[in-house]
Amino acid sequence: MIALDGPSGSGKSSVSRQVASRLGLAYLDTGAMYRAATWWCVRNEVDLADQSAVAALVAAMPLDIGVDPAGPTVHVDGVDIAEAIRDSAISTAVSAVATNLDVRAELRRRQREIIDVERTAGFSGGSGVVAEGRDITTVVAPDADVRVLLTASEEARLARRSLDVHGDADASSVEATRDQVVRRDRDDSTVSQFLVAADGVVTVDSSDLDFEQTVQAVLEVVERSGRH
Ligand SMILES: Nc1ncnc2c1ncn2[C@@H]1O[C@H](COP(=O)(O)OP(=O)(O)O)[C@@H](O)[C@H]1O
Ligand SMILES: Nc1ccn([C@H]2C[C@H](O)[C@@H](COP(=O)(O)OP(=O)(O)O)O2)c(=O)n1
Repeated sequence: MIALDGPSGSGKSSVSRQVASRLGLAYLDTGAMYRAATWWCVRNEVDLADQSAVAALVAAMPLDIGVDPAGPTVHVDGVDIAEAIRDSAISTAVSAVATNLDVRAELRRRQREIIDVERTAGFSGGSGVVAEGRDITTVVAPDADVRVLLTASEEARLARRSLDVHGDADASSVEATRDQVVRRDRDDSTVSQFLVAADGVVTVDSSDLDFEQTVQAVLEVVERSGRH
């Protein structure tokens, strides 16, 4: 099992998905689970500041997450929400849900369940999974075979996110993206440690690498570990 954490825009999702594809492993996007929980709370019109109401709703959330890297899926209550959870309204609100400690306990439990299934009898014949997020290397799966912290400078992360959301990295687009990257990381880092690598976690800095070079750098870490 490969665990990968990092801040927003470091390339976690795109790189993990590609690494999973190349190694024939499942791909678990744990951020999509926090986003799905946020979508579910918004849909049920719960006040996100009401910690116990949010926790109760998430405990009963009928979430189904598909882990094929060729086409990961997210359904809640039978509704395909893969696109809806990327809306900027969800990106802005998600930290309020992700900093709820009861929500974290519930999603952590579900993430471990999925990882265990994929380790033994997964979609790819049970060869394993690449799981990415903010606390996978430290809390969800500190026993992973390979643990990577993917980082990049704030400048690089803002430019990538701006390109994703606005189609360019002009000064005004970068400013419009700042809340979704910098403020969110600051809020998220109150409950998870993903800015500095924990003991035994290998840091890959992608600031000066392109996408393919970053994928290669992670594959090299996996190769050096001799465990996949
Ligand atoms: N060196 C790089 N490594 C990873 N992603 C990169 C790189 N350069 C540009 N990108 C792009 O930046 C975006 C990173 O987004 P994503 O993978 O969603 O990051 P995260 O999951 O960490 O927020 C993607 O559109 C990706 O193609
Ligand atoms: N293991 C995780 C994964 C995500 N989160 C939180 C932190 C983020 O603000 C949201 C959404 O995560 P996601 O990885 O989709 O965020 P990015 O926009 O890719 O940076 O969920 C978390 O607290 N723990």
